[in-house]
Amino acid sequence: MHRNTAGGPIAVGVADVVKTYGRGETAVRALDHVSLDLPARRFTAIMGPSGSGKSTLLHCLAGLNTVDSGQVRIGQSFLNGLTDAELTKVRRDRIGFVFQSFNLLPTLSAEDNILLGLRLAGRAPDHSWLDTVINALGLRDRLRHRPGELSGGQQQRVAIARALAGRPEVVFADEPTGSLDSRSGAEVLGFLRMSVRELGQTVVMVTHDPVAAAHADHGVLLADGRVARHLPCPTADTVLAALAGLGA
Ligand SMILES: Nc1ncnc2c1ncn2[C@@H]1O[C@H](COP(=O)(O)OP(=O)(O)OP(=O)(O)O)[C@@H](O)[C@H]1O
Repeated sequence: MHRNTAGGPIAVGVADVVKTYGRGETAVRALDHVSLDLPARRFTAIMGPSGSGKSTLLHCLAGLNTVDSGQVRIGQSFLNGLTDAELTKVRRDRIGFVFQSFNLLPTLSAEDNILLGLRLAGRAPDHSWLDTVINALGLRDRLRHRPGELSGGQQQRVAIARALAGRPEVVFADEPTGSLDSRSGAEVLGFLRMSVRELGQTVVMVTHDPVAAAHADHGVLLADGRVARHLPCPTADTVLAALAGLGA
């Protein structure tokens, strides 16, 4: 397995990636020769001012966006040159997503939402893993409820369970606390961190919120489409100071 400089395995990485939106005078270079390896079994927070390229980076890492140049890899697989069908398979089988707006199907129970991805992929659920995830997220007595009967924090916990159901190589979370009050947000971040520490998962989260970033093991600060800084063991204060240092 490929290893990073600290000796640990790499979950996802980009090498010299450039991503531009539009053409000519209106072109925006969202990622400007970004190189980054993110470690497996760690919780990484990607931060930076608005427009610094956080979502673009997440989407490129997850194979949702193509890049102009450079390489993107998940584990040992390079995404460049994969067909759409191959990319779909990578996203379906190896990646989990958690979104700001939960993205649960309102007519399905929590349990059916959790199992939906596996069912669509034709994969048999690993019942012992699912039990572990459902218990760890405290969802056992909520499985029959529909999303509309759950609080925002509970809905996001269902979304995390759905993301973890297939035991993916990496879970990408895009502003997972953006729609939650601070208490539910802290709870959701605690569950993401637990999935890393206790279940051995890998989480890569984009956030605006220094308090949210403080739950991560490692922070990556983007500015103007480039990696500006790495923040090991970020705290809200070190993140705020680093953002202030960018003039954000
Ligand atoms: N589909 C698009 N078409 C044109 N420009 C885009 C598109 N998506 C993003 N951009 C531009 O690319 C740059 C990076 O955007 P991106 O959304 O990745 O930043 P961000 O750090 O996630 O921002 P925010 O924190 O505001 O969500 C910005 O200048 C943005 O306006």
